[in-house]
Amino acid sequence: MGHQGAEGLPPHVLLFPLPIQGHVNSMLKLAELLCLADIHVTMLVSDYSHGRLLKHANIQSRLARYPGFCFRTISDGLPEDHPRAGDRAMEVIPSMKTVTGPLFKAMMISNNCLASENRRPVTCIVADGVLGFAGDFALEKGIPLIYFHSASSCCFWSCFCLHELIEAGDIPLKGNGMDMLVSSVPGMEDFLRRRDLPGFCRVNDVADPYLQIIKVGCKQTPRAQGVIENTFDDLEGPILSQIRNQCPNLYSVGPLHAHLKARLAEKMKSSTASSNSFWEEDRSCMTWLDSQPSKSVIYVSFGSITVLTRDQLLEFWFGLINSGRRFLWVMRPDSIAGDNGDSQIPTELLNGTKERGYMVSWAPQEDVLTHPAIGGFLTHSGWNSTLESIIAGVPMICWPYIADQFINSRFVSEVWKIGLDMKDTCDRLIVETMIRDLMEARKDEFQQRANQMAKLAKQAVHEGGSSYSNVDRLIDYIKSMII
Ligand SMILES: O=c1ccn([C@@H]2O[C@H](COP(=O)(O)OP(=O)(O)O[C@H]3O[C@H](CO)[C@@H](O)[C@H](O)[C@H]3O)[C@@H](O)[C@H]2O)c(=O)[nH]1
Ligand SMILES: C[C@H]1CC[C@@H]2C(C(=O)O)=CO[C@@H](O)[C@@H]21
Repeated sequence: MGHQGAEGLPPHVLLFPLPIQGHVNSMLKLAELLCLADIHVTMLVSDYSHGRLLKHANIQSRLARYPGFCFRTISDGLPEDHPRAGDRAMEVIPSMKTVTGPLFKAMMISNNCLASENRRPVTCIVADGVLGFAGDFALEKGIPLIYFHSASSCCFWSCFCLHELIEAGDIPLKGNGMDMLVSSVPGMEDFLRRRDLPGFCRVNDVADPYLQIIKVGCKQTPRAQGVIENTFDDLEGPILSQIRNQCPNLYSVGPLHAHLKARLAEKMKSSTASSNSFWEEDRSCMTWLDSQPSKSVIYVSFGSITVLTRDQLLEFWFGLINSGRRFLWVMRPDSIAGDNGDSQIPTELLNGTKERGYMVSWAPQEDVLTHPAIGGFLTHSGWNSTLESIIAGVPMICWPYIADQFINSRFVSEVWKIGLDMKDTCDRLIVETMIRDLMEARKDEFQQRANQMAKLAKQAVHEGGSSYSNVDRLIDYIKSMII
């Protein structure tokens, strides 16, 4: 794998995310942080996600400011017209394993580990935690391996304990005893119920292929030389301590989006970190927000994967209208199951929306959440959305849909106490009541705790903060690999 004349060249890191919005998004922020430290970065994304980034995120010209950055693309193995959302979102995982895995290996071998005239062969692979084949390749070739977790550390840690959860009989979850506490995830014994376990556990059979992939993948994590978590010590400290017992070389560097902004402001005297959206952002909602009173609007978004049934859509919509609050709602074009565009919407909903609401198909979410008019966030509890809400000091109502979202929402409501958890219900009266609680009745208590957590998040990503020093440590570690 040697490369003639590599002396003097910087380290070369290959970043390889699972090709879905919430993973590519955060790994791109990490890519920029490494580029700011003059490390060469190759970001390997699927053809599909690359196409979306080129079309909607102005990615080419934005990343041109980093001479050490380049994209490489690879197939995710799914057909172009695959929905990549809803209950089919997870299909990308086996598809990556069977199709992308061999392509990846062939690409690395035939290209001398991506060496070129002015780039070393890859000196370190930072792979998404679910891409076990990338880890296999790194180990086989003796390339240092670091795993990256784009979801919460509490999710990773509970998945690390899947074997013990199965032994204890908590999985498979069959819908019975959902409110029983689980005792085999160290550090969570007092508050984690079966219903709060990650969505992968909601299966009838322990042989479920997705459960198995996550279980095996997580248990393999200690084979890597390091692990990066998009979180911060004041948020998930006790869980990070548990993980550190298994993976001592741990880097908690989040919230990455805010971290990048802070470093850009410091280094370039500008904080213009743009989004990495797979959809076209509709910025007209910012003008609408400008004309709304302070903390009067609830922002509603369920991320990039959630698909609602028509019944669920109506329950949320009635709940919002009946709460009497103003709202900004992101409704992705592909987010309603079986929607053929000609479904009738009750007049009271249309009128209420005209009076107090605004809808877009994709929003500049980071900017929305920091807008002074926003007072609450009705969210699916995706980890990026959770972190973006936390650092903006916005209390949440959580309606988890898949994966880590079920445990994230428990931490929001029971550990950090910065919101309410609506999991496993979808009823207009509950939506209305929770909005009234969050935005009126219990507003001050939630806002106070959210402000406190936001302060800690900001401290973490500025000089002297834990995430800031962990990125410095990570950079030193990556640089030490070529000495
Ligand atoms: O109108 C919108 C809606 C979302 N976003 C952004 O899209 C991202 C969405 O990410 P996330 O909140 O994490 O949700 P998902 O897209 O659902 O992300 C997937 O990946 C996450 C990270 O692993 C997991 O936590 C989720 O459960 C998983 O569904 C965030 O950065 C948002 O700011 C926008 O920019 N505009
Ligand atoms: C859609 C999900 C597939 C696995 C991912 C995950 C993980 O633990 O890696 C957690 O939640 C989701 O981001 C992903």
